[in-house]
Amino acid sequence: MFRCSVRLIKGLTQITWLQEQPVLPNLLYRRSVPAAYLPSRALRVTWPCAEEVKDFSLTNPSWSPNMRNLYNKYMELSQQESWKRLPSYNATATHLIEQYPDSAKPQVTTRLFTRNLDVEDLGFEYVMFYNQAEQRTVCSFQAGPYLESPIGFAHGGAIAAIVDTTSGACTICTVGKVKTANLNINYRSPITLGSTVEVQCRVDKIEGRKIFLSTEIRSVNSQVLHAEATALFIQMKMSE
Ligand SMILES: CCCCC/C=C\C/C=C\C/C=C\C/C=C\CCCC(=O)SCCNC(=O)CCNC(=O)[C@H](O)C(C)(C)COP(=O)(O)OP(=O)(O)OC[C@H]1O[C@@H](n2cnc3c(N)ncnc32)[C@H](O)[C@@H]1OP(=O)(O)O
Repeated sequence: MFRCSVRLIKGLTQITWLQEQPVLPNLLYRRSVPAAYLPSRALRVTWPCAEEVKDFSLTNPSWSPNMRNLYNKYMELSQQESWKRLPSYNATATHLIEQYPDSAKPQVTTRLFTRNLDVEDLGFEYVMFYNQAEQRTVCSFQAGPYLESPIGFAHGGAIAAIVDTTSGACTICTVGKVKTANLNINYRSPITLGSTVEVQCRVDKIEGRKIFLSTEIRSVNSQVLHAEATALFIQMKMSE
């Protein structure tokens, strides 16, 4: 059962991003959420208190030893400043909580697709690290049992979502706000539910507003190639 831990404030549908966000830089824009996009049923939503904000990129008891090992490996590399762990909240607006004075907290009525479960273990468990010098992102991803496909392994759409998220994070950290324009995935080997895989993504080239990336998903020992992908992100215009 999902645990509904948020409260509804009606009427507010606008999120204003006021200034640069320290971890994901250059995010400077205003976004309106059309009323039609709001949940049809009355979810109870409110701005979370600081102590209620959960960072999903921190270890939790559902993580497998492989998840923990990858996390520890990149946390150690982070000590040398080559990698940086990316915090992960369950709503876009929550990523920007520190940008707002208390009087201007936006309403949180949406959930990030890959963070839309209130329980651990069942869906997407992942943590991402970014290497600014190399314009690379790695993601340790544990595919939960609710990501099942009809063949019993992880669903191709779930794999696409984690590729989009990892390459999207890499692009946002590199150039700022973007949209996915194109995503091509070759599925090479199924991902067993409950297993942990390593997603490796890098920026290949930047041409004007176009950012091209490539991604590989491999087993934690690198021996099995599960998927390879290319992506094109378009940097959003200043007016957007
Ligand atoms: C957004 C930042 C949020 C950050 C918030 C903070 C924290 C959030 C939390 C976590 C963050 C972590 C990870 C992020 C995760 C995922 C990111 C996913 C993002 C998405 O999931 S987003 C949803 C899916 N996405 C769409 O819903 C896009 C629909 N679409 C459009 O909105 C437009 O279509 C657009 C914008 C793509 C382009 O429109 P546009 O008007 O800006 O640009 P235009 O058309 O002029 O194209 C300029 C040049 O790109 C070339 N070009 C364009 N499209 C192409 C294509 N498909 N193939 C090949 N080339 C293409 C043109 O040919 C031209 O090339 P050239 O300059 O050489 O002529």
